[in-house]
Amino acid sequence: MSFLAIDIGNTRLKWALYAEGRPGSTVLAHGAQFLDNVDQLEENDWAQMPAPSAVLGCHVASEAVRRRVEDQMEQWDVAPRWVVPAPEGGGVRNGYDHPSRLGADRFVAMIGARQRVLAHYANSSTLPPCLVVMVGTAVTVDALDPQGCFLGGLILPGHGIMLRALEGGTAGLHVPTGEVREFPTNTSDALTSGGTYAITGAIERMHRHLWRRCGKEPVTLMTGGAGWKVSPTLEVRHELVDSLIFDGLLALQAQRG
Ligand SMILES: Nc1ncnc2c1ncn2[C@@H]1O[C@H](COP(=O)(O)OP(=O)(O)O)[C@@H](O)[C@H]1O
Ligand SMILES: CC(C)(COP(=O)(O)O)[C@@H](O)C(=O)NCCC(=O)O
Ligand SMILES: [K+]
Repeated sequence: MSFLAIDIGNTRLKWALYAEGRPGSTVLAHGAQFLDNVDQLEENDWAQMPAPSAVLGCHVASEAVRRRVEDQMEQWDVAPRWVVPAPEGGGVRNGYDHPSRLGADRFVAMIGARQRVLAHYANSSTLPPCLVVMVGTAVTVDALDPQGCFLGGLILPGHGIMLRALEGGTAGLHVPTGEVREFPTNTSDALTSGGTYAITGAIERMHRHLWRRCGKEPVTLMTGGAGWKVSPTLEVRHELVDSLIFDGLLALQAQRG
């Protein structure tokens, strides 16, 4: 009955093996690999793993990476399935102009977030809107209204991309990582603070948009490999939920079964 959930981003593949494909299921094993290392999954991470009975994933990297990952699963007699964002799924209505062009990771994270809001507010008469923030290679800030409609979202560069862009486009910005400061007085701190506040500023802005639109304070859920870096300077109430994408994949898998 085991279920393998996979999230392939532009930097890393994250995976988690669950006892069953339904929300709340026990995690049996989990891990993450940089995309450069996905060809070793079979001999490393997954060497001792019993064959899962189902595999569901979301991927936003290239088709080539997806095929390399599928090659690593040939040892098992299971056909992996990949989420394609639909106009509706897992309790979320996808309001994108072209629903299938929404990043599968964003769709799935919103489904995970929606399920969380539904569970948490099961006994209240009104649900809050929800802001879903993912801080990975890129940063996405997606707005869900109280009915579970995806209203729209932001995409901006993550820390690494911002720094590389500045390093590549200037002569004098090759410096070590600095600290986040309100008034940076050296280049390292100025770059680190600039990147961090660009991200938190965008999140706080979208938080304001959503609050104004729905007339109620949004529940803000943050996930992604670099969420912990952004969390301390984010000036809106929020919760770090590492498993948001896996929660969404579990909900979709349960709906199928
Ligand atoms: N072990 C780590 N130490 C420091 N930063 C990390 C680590 N792992 C991930 N990160 C940060 O998280 C980002 C990748 O997060 P992730 O959620 O895996 O991205 P993606 O989903 O785009 O592949 C990196 O760009 C980096 O900033
Ligand atoms: C925005 C993203 C690049 C984020 O990727 P990530 O940081 O998770 O690697 C990805 O969700 C994507 O390629 N989206 C497709 C375009 C869109 O969502 O509009
Ligand atoms: K991601």
